[in-house]
Amino acid sequence: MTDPVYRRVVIKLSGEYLAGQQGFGIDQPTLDRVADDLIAARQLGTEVAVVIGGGNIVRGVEVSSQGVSRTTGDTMGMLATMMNCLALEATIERKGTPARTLSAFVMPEISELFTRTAAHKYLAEGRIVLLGGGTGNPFFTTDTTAVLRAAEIGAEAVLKATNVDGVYSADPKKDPTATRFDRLTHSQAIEGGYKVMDATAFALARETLLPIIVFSIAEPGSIGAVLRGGGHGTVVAG
Ligand SMILES: Nc1ncnc2c1ncn2[C@@H]1O[C@H](COP(=O)(O)OP(=O)(O)O)[C@@H](O)[C@H]1O
Ligand SMILES: O=c1ccn([C@@H]2O[C@H](COP(=O)(O)OP(=O)(O)O)[C@@H](O)[C@H]2O)c(=O)[nH]1
Repeated sequence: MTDPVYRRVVIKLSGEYLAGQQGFGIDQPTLDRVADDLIAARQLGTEVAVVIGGGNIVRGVEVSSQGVSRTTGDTMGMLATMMNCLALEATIERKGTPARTLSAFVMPEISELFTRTAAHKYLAEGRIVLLGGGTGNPFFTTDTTAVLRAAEIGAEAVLKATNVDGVYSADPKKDPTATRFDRLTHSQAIEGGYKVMDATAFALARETLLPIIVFSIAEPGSIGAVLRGGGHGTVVAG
């Protein structure tokens, strides 16, 4: 088997995908399948940290349009990411692989606080490290969190495991004529305004020289394929 091309990565996992066919919350069979992929990826030898979204439970913008403030809605969204982390942590550990959730918020009864030291320690122990609570600040996304944490912990790439198999010229779910890019520079991704990731995430990745690989999580084994330098997706780099 080909060796992995990355020593350490941050994988951004779509919250929305975890809802499976039910459209809301956590679909356990989907979570089991994703956990298997993450465990297989870890077994390749790459250190794996995971940032999970919260879109399967709460998106700040959506709840704030219904009557709570944006900052409260975003806080709810960040707490939703913690719920996803706890569910994924329990699922990974049930399968016999050690995991550890680190939170952006102080919540000692539930999780240890994220620090670079703690992340490095648990990664070196071979655990899959789950980073919950987003950046801890409203008005940001978990995509930006993934790039931020990758830069903080010295990861070599951000793997965005999502509902589409790459960055397209337009939203492929709305425009059937959209075409997929194999490769883009960070600047092209920002200038193109492609909504697959927010501009803040692309800008921070440009600043910190981090490649982002956008690919579909729906394909079993896709994480491992990307880690071995292959797979089917869009590389945003340079
Ligand atoms: N130019 C584009 N290329 C690819 N996907 C796009 C594009 N514009 C919008 N999208 C949409 O972005 C979605 C992925 O982004 P997002 O909903 O933030 O995913 P995630 O749940 O992984 O955070 C896709 O489901 C796709 O419909
Ligand atoms: O640093 C962060 C990260 C996330 N969020 C909130 O958490 C929600 C869930 O994250 P996201 O939408 O990125 O999840 P995904 O689309 O990946 O499921 C967002 O809508 C925001 O409301 C936030 O306020 N700050």
